[in-house]
Amino acid sequence: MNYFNTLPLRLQLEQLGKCSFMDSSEFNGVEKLKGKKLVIVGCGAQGLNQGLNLRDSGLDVSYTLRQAAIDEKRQSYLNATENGFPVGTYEEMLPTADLVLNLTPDKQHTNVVTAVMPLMKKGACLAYSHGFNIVEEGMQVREDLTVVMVAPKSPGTEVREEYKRGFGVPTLIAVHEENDPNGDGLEIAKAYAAGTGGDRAGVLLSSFIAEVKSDLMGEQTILCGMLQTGSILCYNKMIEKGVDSGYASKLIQYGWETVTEALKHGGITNMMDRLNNPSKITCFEIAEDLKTIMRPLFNKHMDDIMGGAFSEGMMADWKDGDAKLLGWREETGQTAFEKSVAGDMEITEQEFFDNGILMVAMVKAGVELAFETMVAAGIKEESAYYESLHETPLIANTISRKKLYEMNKVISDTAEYGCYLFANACVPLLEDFMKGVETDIIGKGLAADNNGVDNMALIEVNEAIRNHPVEIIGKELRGFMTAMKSIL
Ligand SMILES: NC(=O)C1=CN([C@@H]2O[C@H](COP(=O)(O)OP(=O)(O)OC[C@H]3O[C@@H](n4cnc5c(N)ncnc54)[C@H](OP(=O)(O)O)[C@@H]3O)[C@@H](O)[C@H]2O)C=CC1
Ligand SMILES: CC[C@](O)(C(C)=O)C(=O)O
Ligand SMILES: [Mg+2]
Ligand SMILES: [Mg+2]
Repeated sequence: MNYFNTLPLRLQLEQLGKCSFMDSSEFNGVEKLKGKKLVIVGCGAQGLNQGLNLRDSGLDVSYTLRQAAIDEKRQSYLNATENGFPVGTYEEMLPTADLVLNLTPDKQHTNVVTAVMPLMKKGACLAYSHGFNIVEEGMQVREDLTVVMVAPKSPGTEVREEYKRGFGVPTLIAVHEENDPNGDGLEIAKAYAAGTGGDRAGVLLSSFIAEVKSDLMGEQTILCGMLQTGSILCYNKMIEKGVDSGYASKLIQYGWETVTEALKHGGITNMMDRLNNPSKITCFEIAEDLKTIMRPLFNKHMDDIMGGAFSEGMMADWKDGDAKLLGWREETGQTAFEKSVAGDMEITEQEFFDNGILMVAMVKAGVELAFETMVAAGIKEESAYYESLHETPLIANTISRKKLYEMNKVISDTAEYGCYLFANACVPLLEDFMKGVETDIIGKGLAADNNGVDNMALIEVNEAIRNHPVEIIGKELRGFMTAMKSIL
């Protein structure tokens, strides 16, 4: 049963609005978990990378996998054993565990938690990195068990890379209020977040509900769905207009990473400032048009996430053996962009901006719409920022590795399903808009013979960009992150 939908509106709003930025003085490293036995269920994208960080932070980490994964020496078994972790069956590992980290795919959570729970010792703690099972499926956990969430706002690969750089990724933590029998859930979640490096990048004390509703919205829209939509449409347009396919392929595959890198340093303002004045004004206007066209789709995704229609649809697909997910994955693999090969020509960093005005506009429109839609639904600006602007470059990095295949492989199955759902609606939605697109905004850039602009128009555009609420909260949060980095 959908737990969120069982709550009265007053509590729904209270939970959605839970979000406070924690000060680094509130953390005491991994002390609370020192000497405790941490057992991770599953060794995939999050499982492996979080486990490596937790062990490097001085904690006792081992893995439990389903019997078949051990017997068949599957990838998860190899991930754990080749990295020197103890691995065992549920019966061998769970009865002595103090903290069990459920890092299996969301669709398996009901099965996994049902199998794991009876083997857990009295008073132990069960942790998640995404609250879907609790919020959307209403999983009831044994009363003596504490239930917490530590949700990194990043793919597993970046969780590890940032830790190795001596830092971490922003993380949401929460305690399931119905399962905090010893009153120490928050201390456990804080120590777990510190063990992954999250406390060095910024931790939001949130709720299972706020995490689920914001995470689903971010991944379906700007983080994955929008980048997939943009990749398909921009590539097709360039080919239609006679741009060399190797150039088009390269502009897109590496373009998302290059233009969104600017977001990390100075948000949308900095990304737009990378364009010359006429390109910036053109880009701004395109983004405004895109926002008008796509706003109803963003609203639909938010409404379906809030009301439960999204999770109901996805769970029906789980029951149907992932028929839709697998079909969409196959279709994505057959798109012209995915089959294209990047050329070996050089594209300078600046050229990605100059010749990718439409891509910049799609990023701007997608980030702002996702942020605006989440905030309008009751999600706090800090969470909305992490789930829109902050994480976009981290996902864009995955496309530069192996295109959409890599992005959809690295993200969770839940995110992958939502990505296809959005892209399959957004590509046709933008069909008419794309008919009017020429190579000046994708592929070749504006003619450089006249760089003049109207002063007032430029001032208005700059003001609008800089005063968007995502820029205001973003500046504050990036300031915290820079301050933390300089302390280390
Ligand atoms: N992917 C990401 O970057 C992010 C994921 N999350 C969340 O983290 C959690 C884990 O996701 P993710 O890392 O993507 O998962 P993966 O798909 O990468 O890994 C799944 C692991 O679980 C194991 N597994 C699968 N089915 C079962 C089962 N029925 N019983 C036991 N083990 C099983 C797999 O091993 P095997 O099949 O070999 O048994 C594999 O080791 C999810 O809740 C997700 O929402 C949160 C933030 C980001
Ligand atoms: C953006 C997708 C994500 O939410 C993530 C990496 O944060 C996921 O579920 O994989
Ligand atoms: Mg996420
Ligand atoms: Mg997710």
